[in-house]
Amino acid sequence: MSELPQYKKDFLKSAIDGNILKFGSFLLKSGRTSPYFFNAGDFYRADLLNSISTAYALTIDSLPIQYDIIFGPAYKGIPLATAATIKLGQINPDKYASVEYSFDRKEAKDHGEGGNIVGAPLKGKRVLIVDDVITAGTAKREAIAKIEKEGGIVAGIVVALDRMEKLPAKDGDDSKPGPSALGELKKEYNLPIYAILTLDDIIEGIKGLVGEEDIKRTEEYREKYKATD
Ligand SMILES: O=P(O)(O)OC[C@H]1O[C@H](OP(=O)(O)OP(=O)(O)O)[C@H](O)[C@@H]1O
Ligand SMILES: O=C(O)c1cc(=O)[nH]c(=O)[nH]1
Repeated sequence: MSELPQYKKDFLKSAIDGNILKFGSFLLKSGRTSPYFFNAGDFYRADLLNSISTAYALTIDSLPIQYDIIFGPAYKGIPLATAATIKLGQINPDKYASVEYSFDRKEAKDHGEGGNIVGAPLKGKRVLIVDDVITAGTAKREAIAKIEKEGGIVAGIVVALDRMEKLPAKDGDDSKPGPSALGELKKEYNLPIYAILTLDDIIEGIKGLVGEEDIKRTEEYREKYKATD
């Protein structure tokens, strides 16, 4: 595997040091028990937020995507998209000073300015969605529907982590091969979707940073649930 860029290594290290990427036994939304868990809600300290926003900004900067607005789905996407927008403006002000951000409310506001979008108006704008992870794709489908309803054009999605795992089988038989939620979303909407880190990156990058037993259990999990895409 090719060597991870330094900013991705730094991001991984700060996620481990900040106890955001944890190893142990965790129940997922899918019902699976995972030996690792990434909680983007835990980037709540200035240094950690700086680390994740730098990783988003440098990842976004490396992508062949044209966009006007960074959109963060409520709730965890909101600080991520906002911080990524600030960081883009800092890493290259000439290029990114005019990038805008917006986010949705989970429930529409019926007084004051009303509506369920806060921040830059989306009409006619190219929108890049920034969020933490894709598990089932449900939250991203809802975000896409809200953006399109406002007249925005979704240009792509960037998440912090691609777990690279197959969707749970409808018949409950997890031994069959299958696609990932990320892969299905890509196909369904014909959208570019990128991650700062994949599970492969994590397994490669944690060597020497976490215990051998945690690495082994994470490798076994990858083997068992690896998606076909
Ligand atoms: O459904 P998916 O697109 O696969 O994404 C899974 C999302 O679910 C969680 O957020 P949730 O919608 O529960 O809201 P929260 O950000 O308020 O925790 C999680 O933070 C992901 O963003
Ligand atoms: O699948 C999940 O529920 C899930 C996994 C993960 O690593 N992080 C997260 O926030 N959710």
